[in-house]
Amino acid sequence: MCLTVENLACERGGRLVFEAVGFSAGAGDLVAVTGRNGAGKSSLLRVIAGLVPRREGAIRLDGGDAEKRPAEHMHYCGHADALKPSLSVRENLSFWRAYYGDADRSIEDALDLFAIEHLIDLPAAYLSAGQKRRLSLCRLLVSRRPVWLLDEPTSALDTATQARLAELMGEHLAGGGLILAATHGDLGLAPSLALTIGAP
Ligand SMILES: Nc1ncnc2c1ncn2[C@@H]1O[C@H](COP(=O)(O)OP(=O)(O)OP(=O)(O)O)[C@@H](O)[C@H]1O
Repeated sequence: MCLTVENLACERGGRLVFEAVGFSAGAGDLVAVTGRNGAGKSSLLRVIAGLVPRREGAIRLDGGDAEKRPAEHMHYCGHADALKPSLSVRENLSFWRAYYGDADRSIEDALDLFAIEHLIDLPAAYLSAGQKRRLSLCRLLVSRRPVWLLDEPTSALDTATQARLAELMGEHLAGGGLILAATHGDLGLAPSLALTIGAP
């Protein structure tokens, strides 16, 4: 599998955010996307996920399932945890699994890996910020998608959970996955490619 981005430009609110962004990454690659606040890291991930239109440029995903659109090969975890507050932890994960398809780990196993299995019947609204983040990351585990687009994935996570996430990212890469992660800090894994958006 290979993700190729060529000469990408993005405009938001009528203003050019970035232009001439290009890179190529394959199975097993971790791309760390860095840049100052407002440089366009989140916008880049959202454009690749197909959530924001590009102004120009091309995005290609080769070697995937020909029956599926590129976005269907991707998990996008943004800043917002995208939880349904009135649904329980289990119901949130069941919803995501039904939506994203391609069941991978069980809901219980995913919760166990992020040490929130004891919260399974609690409404998501009652979770702490770090617990919400853990639940949001569980969706990566309950449906198998090869490309993970992660926006500041370690935010609100304690040190042990950051290490667990690094382990799970490592497993995903070792299994032929590809990860693009926007970050201001350390992901706990050495990136194969560092992509800086805007002036460093
Ligand atoms: N919906 C929108 N409408 C207008 N402008 C937007 C919109 N979303 C983002 N922007 C602008 O686009 C620019 C890039 O924002 P983006 O969130 O991609 O930056 P970032 O590099 O991820 O920043 P940070 O490090 O602070 O998270 C910012 O100037 C922001 O104000």
